[in-house]
Amino acid sequence: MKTVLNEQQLAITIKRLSHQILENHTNLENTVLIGIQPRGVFVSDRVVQEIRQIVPPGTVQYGKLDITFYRDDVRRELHVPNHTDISFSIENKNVILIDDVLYTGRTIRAALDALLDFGRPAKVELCVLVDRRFSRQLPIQADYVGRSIDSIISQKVKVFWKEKDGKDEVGLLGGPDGMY
Ligand SMILES: O=P(O)(O)OC[C@H]1O[C@H](OP(=O)(O)OP(=O)(O)O)[C@H](O)[C@@H]1O
Ligand SMILES: O=c1cc[nH]c(=O)[nH]1
Repeated sequence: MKTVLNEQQLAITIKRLSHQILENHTNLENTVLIGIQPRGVFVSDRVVQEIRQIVPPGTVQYGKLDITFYRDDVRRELHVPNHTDISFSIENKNVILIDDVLYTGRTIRAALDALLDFGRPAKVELCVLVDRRFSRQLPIQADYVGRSIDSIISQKVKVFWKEKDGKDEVGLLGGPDGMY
């Protein structure tokens, strides 16, 4: 496995993303942060933790969105659903969707669809830890990017989290002739 971000780089990247979000959303009153289940939530938990250290208590509106039933392959493949936890309306709000990896863009397409159940947002932005650029199958791009990488179809970005995997690291697996 080739390391894309080590523990220290991952921590700095999360901090930067959090600050970039705050830079564009100084008043969080009309902004909500939503992590995409399951793996985007590890990123959003850390981003929200970081932002909460900076802003007054009670100002961050944070939810978690499961996109399982909105996937375009829901009838073709078996998927285990997760929980959606959004206890507020997103009507006229600025929504910041947060995920770990942006690859084909299909997860985000599904998330945009799933979001509509909670209102009509004023604007939706996307924050991702890793952008596998040039891999998109839909016209979807991120507004906040931790690290952009070039990769090929046989590779996979794997994000490890201390609370789940015992370490913080982003790695790139696979490649030509078992390169990594
Ligand atoms: O841009 P996309 O091609 O949708 O890929 C990005 C998604 O893939 C991962 O989920 P998962 O491992 O569940 O991937 P899957 O959607 O390919 O099953 C990851 O956590 C992102 O949510
Ligand atoms: O490389 C990839 C592509 C999709 N999802 C991941 O988690 N990694």
